[in-house]
Amino acid sequence: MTEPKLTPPAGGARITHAHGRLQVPDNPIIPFIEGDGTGPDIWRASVRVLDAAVAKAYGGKRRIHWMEVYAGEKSYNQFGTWLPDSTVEACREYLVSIKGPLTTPVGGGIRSLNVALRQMLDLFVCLRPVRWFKGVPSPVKKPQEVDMVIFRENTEDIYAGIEYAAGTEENAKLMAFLAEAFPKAFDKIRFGTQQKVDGWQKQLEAIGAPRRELGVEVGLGIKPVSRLGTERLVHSAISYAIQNKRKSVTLVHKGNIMKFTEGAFRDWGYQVARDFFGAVELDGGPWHVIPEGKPGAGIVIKDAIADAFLQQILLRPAEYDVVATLNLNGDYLSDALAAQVGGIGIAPGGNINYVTGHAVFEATHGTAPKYAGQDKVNPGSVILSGEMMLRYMGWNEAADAIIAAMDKAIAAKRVTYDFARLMEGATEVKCSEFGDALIAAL
Ligand SMILES: NC(=O)C1=CN([C@@H]2O[C@H](COP(=O)(O)OP(=O)(O)OC[C@H]3O[C@@H](n4cnc5c(N)ncnc54)[C@H](OP(=O)(O)O)[C@@H]3O)[C@@H](O)[C@H]2O)C=CC1
Ligand SMILES: O=C(O)CCC(=O)C(=O)O
Ligand SMILES: [Mg+2]
Repeated sequence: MTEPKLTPPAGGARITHAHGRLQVPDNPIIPFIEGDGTGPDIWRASVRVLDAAVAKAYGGKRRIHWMEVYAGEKSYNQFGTWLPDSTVEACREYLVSIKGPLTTPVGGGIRSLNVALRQMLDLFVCLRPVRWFKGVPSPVKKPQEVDMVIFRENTEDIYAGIEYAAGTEENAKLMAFLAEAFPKAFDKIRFGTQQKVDGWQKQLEAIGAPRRELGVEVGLGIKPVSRLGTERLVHSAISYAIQNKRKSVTLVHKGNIMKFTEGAFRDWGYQVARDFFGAVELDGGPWHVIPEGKPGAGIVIKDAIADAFLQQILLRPAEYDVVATLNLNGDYLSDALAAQVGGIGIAPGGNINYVTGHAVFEATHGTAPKYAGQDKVNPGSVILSGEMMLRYMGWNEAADAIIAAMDKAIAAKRVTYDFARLMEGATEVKCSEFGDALIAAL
């Protein structure tokens, strides 16, 4: 294993953070990770659009100095390490960075590098706005009613990675501990006893199924949800709602079943609304409202159980606005909502720590490996993640230019395969050509 040598680009300067604000020079150094699978195709198209938008908006007065940092397959192949320390350090030192998707194997293998970066930099908010661009094909009747901003808790929940595979020594230790310390609760893990396994074997034999070896095997995972994690996430969501004049914040949870994790998230969430924003119960609760005379007056803080919420956002999307939720719910919700506005080809995001200013922007989608190297997929998600990054830096003119160009390019119906296959009269263009179309539309 060798550590990649990173040479900061000459002429660039660091973004810093002081008094709760980013200080962005006109020549910021921004680290980027190309990403696995379709990542390189998408990045090649995206970086050209981002540079062109900045050039257009500031006529050469401002320019991003990109610095490649390594992670994922490219890093492993070149340096023998999946996530070099220098990458994490660069994201830490330069504060704002952007990345392509990174592969995570299912079952075994390495843990998610994406999740690792979020945890190492303590990027506690995963911010994923979901809005419709006119003309984008959608499976719902009124996609224009979908305008939500997901605040997904980004460091806890089952993504903490405290998991023990069935049959391992650690797993046996935890099972033994549970059996001793919590015998009643342990008894509920009914499939975790030899008696149950034997019973099932007998049933199979009775219907003539062949006998096979089957022991007690239970994978165990722990779902930590802290008050701190909830508080800083919900505080960020309500603050965003106030700053952006949104109507409501919905706490999405499965607290009826997971009472002390997801249920606590709801209760702590309402408490944040009361303690920090002066919210009061609405019609006897549990919903709250920020009363007259306080910043954000009229904003409703409500909650919804996750399963019902998934149907509500399809049937009555206009009733939902800012959404604050736990890590796993937020992961599911972001792809589901993205589908309502045209799919994950156009679903941006940012991982942010609003206290330190650290942020890593990235698309909602993954590596889409079957399209790797084909210059085919939609670069829209990474480009719009770049748009979020520019706005985060206060470079709003460049960000606005990207949004306007996106509207024009989609209206011209020259779009990548994902939109073209659903859009009448569209011409399918390559990933790079969609980038060209955006640059032309700037
Ligand atoms: N933050 C990250 O880095 C993330 C990484 N991942 C990782 O990515 C890998 C692959 O995950 P997978 O579950 O297949 O999910 P993906 O998001 O990679 O792809 C699923 C499907 O979504 C569509 N899609 C994805 N990206 C685009 C795009 N840019 N343009 C148009 N359509 C797109 C494609 O649909 P169709 O087949 O219909 O064309 C694709 O087959 C896994 O290892 C996973 O862990 C996943 C999510 C996030
Ligand atoms: O880390 C991964 O591989 C998947 C993460 C993911 O799906 C997400 O953050 O939306
Ligand atoms: Mg996901």
